[in-house]
Amino acid sequence: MPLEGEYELSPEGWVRDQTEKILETGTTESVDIKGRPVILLTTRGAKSGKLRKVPLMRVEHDGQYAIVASLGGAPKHPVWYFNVQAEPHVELQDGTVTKDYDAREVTGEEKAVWWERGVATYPDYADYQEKTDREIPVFVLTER
Ligand SMILES: C[C@H](OP(=O)(O)OC[C@@H](O)[C@@H](O)[C@@H](O)Cn1c2nc(=O)[nH]c(=O)c-2cc2ccc(O)cc21)C(=O)N[C@@H](CCC(=O)N[C@@H](CCC(=O)O)C(=O)O)C(=O)O
Repeated sequence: MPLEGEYELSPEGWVRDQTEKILETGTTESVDIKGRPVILLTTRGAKSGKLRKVPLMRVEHDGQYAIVASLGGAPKHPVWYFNVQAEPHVELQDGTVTKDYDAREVTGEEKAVWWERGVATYPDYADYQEKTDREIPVFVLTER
C-alpha cells in the first residue's frame, strides 16, 4: 500500500535538483553521485505528516536495501532519520521501480556487514565516519 499524501522536496538546492530530475525522468538512473547509483526514499514527516523525498546512495543486497544516515559526516543525524524511526513504512524507488519497505535500524555484527556493503558501494561513507564522533546509523529495508 503506497504512502499517500502531499510531498515536499528538500530545501537543499543540489538535492532538490536531483530529486526533481528523478521525478521528471521517472528513474533514479538519471542521476548519480561520482558515478555511483542513487535511490529515492520517501518517508512520512514525523511532525508535518508530509511525504518527504530524499535521494540516497544505492546499497542493495539480495533484494534488501540499506539506507545510511551519513549526511556527509555532519555532527547531527539527517532529519529523515527521525522520520524513519517514527514511521518505518517507507517507499524506495530504484530505477523506475518503487516498492514499500519496512525499515529496521541495525546494530552490532549485522550493521558491520551492511556498513561494509555501503563502503564498497560508496567509499566516501568511510571518510564521513572518520570525520565525526556521531555513529552513522544504518537502516535495513525489507519489502513489505
Ligand atoms: C535538509 C533536510 O533534509 P534531511 O532530511 O536532514 O536530509 C539531509 C540529507 O540526508 C538529504 O538531503 C539527502 O538526500 C542527501 N543525500 C544523502 N544523505 C545521506 O544522509 N546519505 C546518503 O547516502 C545520501 C546520498 C545522496 C545522494 C544524492 C543526493 O542528491 C543526496 C544524497 C530537510 O529536508 N529538511 C526539511 C524538513 C524535512 C522533514 O522531514 N521535516 C519533518 C520534521 C522533522 C523534525 O523537525 O523533526 C516533517 O516533515 O515532519 C526542511 O528543513 O524543511
